[in-house]
Amino acid sequence: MSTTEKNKDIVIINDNVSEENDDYDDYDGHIGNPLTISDSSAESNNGDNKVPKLRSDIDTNNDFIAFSDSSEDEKENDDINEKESKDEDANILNMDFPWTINRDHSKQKEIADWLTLEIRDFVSYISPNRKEIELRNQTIGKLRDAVQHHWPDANLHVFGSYATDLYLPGSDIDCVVNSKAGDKQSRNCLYSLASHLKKEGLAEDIEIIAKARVPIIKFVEPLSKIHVDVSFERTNGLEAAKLIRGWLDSTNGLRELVLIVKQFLQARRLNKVHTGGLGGFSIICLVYSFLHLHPRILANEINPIENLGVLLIDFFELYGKNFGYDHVALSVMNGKATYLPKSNWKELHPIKSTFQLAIQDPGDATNNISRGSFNIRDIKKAFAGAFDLLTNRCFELHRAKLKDRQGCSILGNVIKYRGKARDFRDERGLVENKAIIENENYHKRRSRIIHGSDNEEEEEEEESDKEDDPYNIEEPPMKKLKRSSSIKEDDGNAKKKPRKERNRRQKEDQDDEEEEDDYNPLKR
Ligand SMILES: Nc1ncnc2c1ncn2[C@@H]1O[C@H](COP(=O)(O)OP(=O)(O)OP(=O)(O)O)[C@@H](O)[C@H]1O
Ligand SMILES: [Mg+2]
Repeated sequence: MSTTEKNKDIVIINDNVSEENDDYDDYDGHIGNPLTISDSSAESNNGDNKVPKLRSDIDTNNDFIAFSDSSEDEKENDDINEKESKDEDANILNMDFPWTINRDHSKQKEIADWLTLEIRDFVSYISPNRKEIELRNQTIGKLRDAVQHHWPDANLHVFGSYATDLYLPGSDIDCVVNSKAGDKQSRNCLYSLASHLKKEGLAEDIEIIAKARVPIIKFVEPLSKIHVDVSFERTNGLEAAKLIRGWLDSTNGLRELVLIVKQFLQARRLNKVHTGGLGGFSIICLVYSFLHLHPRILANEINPIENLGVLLIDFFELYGKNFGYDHVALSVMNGKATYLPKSNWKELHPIKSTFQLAIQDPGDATNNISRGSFNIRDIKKAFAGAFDLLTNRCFELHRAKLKDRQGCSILGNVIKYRGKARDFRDERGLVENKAIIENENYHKRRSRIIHGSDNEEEEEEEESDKEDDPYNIEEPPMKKLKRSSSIKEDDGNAKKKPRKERNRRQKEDQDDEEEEDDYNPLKR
C-alpha cells in the first residue's frame, strides 16, 4: 500500500495502485492484510462458585478465536463516549457482560430459554436511546447541509446500518453523495469535499481512498466522534437499505441474531473486511438465509423470537462446523434464501480459493459480497468454538444446583461488551430515525419516477419534484427494469411483523404523509 500524506490532516490512501487490484474491498477501500489474531483464551470471571461465572472447559482450546484484547471498535466506542463523559461522570464498566445486571434468568427450567432471555437483554442493552438517535440525526443533518452548500446539485443520503437500525453503539454511518451531474466521484471532488468538511469543522482524521472500486472518504465527525464513510454517485446501498428493512419486518429474530453475531465478531476483531473479516452486509445475508432455511422454522415448529438461544447455537454449529464453504454459495435473491452450488454461479469463477464464503449480492447477482472476507478460516473457527463454549456452558448450568446458577451468564461465555455503562433503554420507538425516513422518501420518489403517476396532478407534482430533486438520476430503461425486479421484499415465507416494529413503521408512515420532502434540519 502506498500512503501519501497530502496535508497534515487529510491522508490519501492507495494513491498509486491500479484500480483493477482485486485485493481492494468494494466498500472498504483498503488492501487486505492477513490478520494477526490474539490467541488468548476466553476471559475468566473472578467468581469462585462451583459453577464458574464465566469459564469453560475448552477455554484453552487454541483453535478457538477468543476475545481480542483490544478491539478498534471498542476504542471507537470509547471515543464516542468521551464527549459525554466530560459532561457527566462516565460510568465505565468493569464487567464484560453488563446485560445481566439486575436480570437473573437462572430459575428458567429450560437452559435454552435462559439463553433466549439473555439474548433479548443484550439486544435491549445495546439498542440506542433517545440521545444516541438524536446525535446521529444531527450528525447526518449537518453533513447534508455542508454537502449541499458545497455542491448545490448534490445531496447526501444515508445507507448501511444506521438506515436499517442494525447498528451497534460504535458503528459507523455510511453515506453516499449523489448529484444531478453525476460527476462527484473524481479524485479532485473527493479531495475538495474532504477539505470543505474539514474547514467547516465537520471532519477530522480524514482518509481519502480514491482508487478503490468504490472511492470513499472516511473521517470522524468531531462532535459526536462518529466514524463516517462517504461514497459517491451510487444508489445500490440505498436500495439495499430498503430491502434489509423489508427483511427485518418479515423475519422475526433477524435483528436480534444479527446484532449478536456482529458483536461476537467485533469482540474478536473479525468484523472488518479490510482485515479479511465479515462485514455487516454479509452478516445480515448470512443470518437471513439461516433463518429462512432453518428446517424447524420452515416447518412452522418454532417461533424464532421465542427460540433465539437454540437458533444462536444452531447458527454457530452450521457456520462453524457443517457448512460446505468449498462448494456451496448462498443466494438471497428476490428475498428467497437458497443454497447455490458454487459451480452454478458463473460469475464466481475463477475463484481464488475454494474455501471461501460466497454470498450473492441481492441487488446484483454477479457480485459476491463476501469476496473480501479472506479470513474465513478464523471466522469459522470462532463460530465452531462458540458452539462448543455455549453447549458446554448449557450442560454445566443444567447440572448445577439452583443456588450455584445465580449470577451466571451463558451468553457471556461468547459475547462481551466493554465501554460506558448503558441503560437498557431501546428508544427507537420514541425518536425518529431520520436516515430511515429520508430513505423511505427517496424510494417513494424513485417509485413514482419508475412506475409513473396515477393522475395528471401527480405528474405535474412529479415534474416539479424532478426539477428540484437532486436524487433524480436518469438511468437506462433496462437497468430500471432489472432493479425493480431484483429487489422484491417478500418471498411468501413472510412472518408477522413484530408489534414494536409495526408501531414504529405506522408512526413513520404518518409522519411521512405529513412531510413529503426530504429531511432537512434547517427547514425544521
Ligand atoms: N461487498 C459489498 N458489495 C456490495 N455492497 C456492499 C458490500 N459491502 C457493503 N455494501 C453496501 O454497504 C452497506 C453497508 O455495509 P456494511 O458492511 O458497512 O454493513 P452495515 O450494515 O453498515 O454494518 P456496520 O454497522 O458493521 O457498519 C450495505 O448495506 C450494502 O449496501
Ligand atoms: Mg456500515
